[in-house]
Amino acid sequence: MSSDLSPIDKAKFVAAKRAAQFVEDGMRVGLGTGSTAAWLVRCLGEMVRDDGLKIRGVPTSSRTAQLARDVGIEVISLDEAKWLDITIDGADEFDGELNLIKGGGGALLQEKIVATASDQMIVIADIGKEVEHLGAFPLPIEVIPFGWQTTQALVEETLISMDVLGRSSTLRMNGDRPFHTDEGNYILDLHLNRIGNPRQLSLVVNQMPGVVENGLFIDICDTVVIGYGDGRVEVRDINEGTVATERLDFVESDNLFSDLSD
Ligand SMILES: O=C(CO)[C@H](O)[C@H](O)COP(=O)(O)O
Repeated sequence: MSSDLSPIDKAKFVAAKRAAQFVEDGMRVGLGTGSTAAWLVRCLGEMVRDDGLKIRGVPTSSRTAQLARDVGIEVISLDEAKWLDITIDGADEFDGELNLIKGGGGALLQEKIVATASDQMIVIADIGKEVEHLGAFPLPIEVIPFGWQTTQALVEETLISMDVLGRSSTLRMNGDRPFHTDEGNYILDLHLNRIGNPRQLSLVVNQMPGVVENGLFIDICDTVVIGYGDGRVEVRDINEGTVATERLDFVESDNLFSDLSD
């Protein structure tokens, strides 16, 4: 490993490397999106190449699909897989009940569909993603472009009446154009107060016409693998509390670090 890698990148890497150990021969694996998930894909690619691991991956975005192919993972669609043994993905926030905010990378819709179609969802994250209450990270919601400003007004009006919206929502941009998801939709980022009842908020938001999905993942994640900048890794399971804290040692020469690109 390059020693000038930042502590956050080290934390992401060790979380991904540990989580890769959950993947077994023959599994159908949901592959998340984002910089942490990209480490996971690289780790799995290495296991496919060097250890002969046989897996089929279902990517949660076009970016991840490209990376998975590049590192030698067989890519299939969710409909080909039908059901997945495991999904491993990053998160923007997780709380003590392993509820999540996701969608910082704009892939929340495919991520939620894939995670929900899996026996097990494992989240990989650096310790900075742990929160007592969800909501400091803006909650992404995916909306269809048709009438998006009307949808935005409805969302804001509803959330203000619930005393959830801190300030206005913002349309995610890509330069001077709206950001488009893989499905061609837009993302609204909701700047919220502390989310008191994520389950209720998720249901309310998803009932509004024009909203396709929101970035709250409730009762979907089973396990979180938390990485620390000094190389420690903690595996936390929702049923058993903290089940293991272990240290994964860095290898200074680890060539996985040379192609950090996400
Ligand atoms: O939900 C996501 C993408 O839609 C990512 O998992 C989330 O944004 C975390 O990303 P990163 O690992 O880069 O911090």
